[in-house]
Amino acid sequence: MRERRAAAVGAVVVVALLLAAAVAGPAAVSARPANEIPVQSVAADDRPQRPTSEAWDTVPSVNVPLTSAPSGVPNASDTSVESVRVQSAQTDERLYLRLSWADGTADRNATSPRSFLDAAAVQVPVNTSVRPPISMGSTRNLVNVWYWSADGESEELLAGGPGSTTEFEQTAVETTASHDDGRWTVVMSRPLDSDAANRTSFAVDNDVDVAFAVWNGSEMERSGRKSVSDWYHFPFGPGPQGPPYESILWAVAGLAIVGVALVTIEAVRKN
Ligand code: HEM
Repeated sequence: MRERRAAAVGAVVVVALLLAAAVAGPAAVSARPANEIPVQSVAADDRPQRPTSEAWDTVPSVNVPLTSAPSGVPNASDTSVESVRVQSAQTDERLYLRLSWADGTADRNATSPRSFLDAAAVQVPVNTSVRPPISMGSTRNLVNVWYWSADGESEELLAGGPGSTTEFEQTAVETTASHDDGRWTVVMSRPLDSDAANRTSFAVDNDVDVAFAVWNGSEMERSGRKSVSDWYHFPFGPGPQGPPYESILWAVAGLAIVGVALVTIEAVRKN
């Protein structure tokens, strides 16, 4: 008799622990996976191309740390921008990226050979199923680079490692920038789909890697002397993507655990 009661108490403790795990689970799992840039749907009518558009107010932002690119050019390790705030949104047609970083001076003109422009760039792999080297891809694994300079120019480049950069004949990337209160805010966008050779398509069902670079012109930053991020990714792949889906899964798992435990307790009691 005493043994049976001990077994029943044991079973109740196990149930309580499992229930606690089922309740704590969703909170642990719904935290954003590392290095993810969430992509939120927005209405084209809200004009996300404008850096100050209200469309951006509800889009989650990720603070992306930057470090000096180990490019080997003179003073490569001497860079000034330490982080960039990144948001991403999509309409049915286009993917948008909004980058915002602190820079007290807007360097919009390179008037002498010793003056340089502020700039920013976004890098994505051509083949989105394989992660290329962060240093602008490799010959076997090319990257697209969207390159905005503060004189208003916006280029779309193809690179297979440092020194291999070529320009697409026609750029598909649009960039709009504003400088306010010591910060640049830049929105770059491009159609999601692409059937042009070597132009990344975002109409895929796998995660897509993305990396960022920023140059501060008044600190002599240009070319290989720049602040760069690690690889991040857009979560376009399958799998649990957010709390509602995960909560349902955890609730089902919790109920199943309780059911099994109750049946076990009943069996122990009958014995
Ligand atoms: C972290 C490792 C990286 C290394 C070692 C590196 C190295 C270099 C070097 C040596 C150059 C000068 C030669 C050239 O024009 O190709 C360069 C230029 C450039 N890099 Fe990178 N890079 C890195 C990451 C990135 C990233 C992540 C991006 C974009 C998000 C990027 C975008 C660019 C652009 C747009 C230029 C041309 C700038 C100009 O014309 O002045 N790089 N890089």
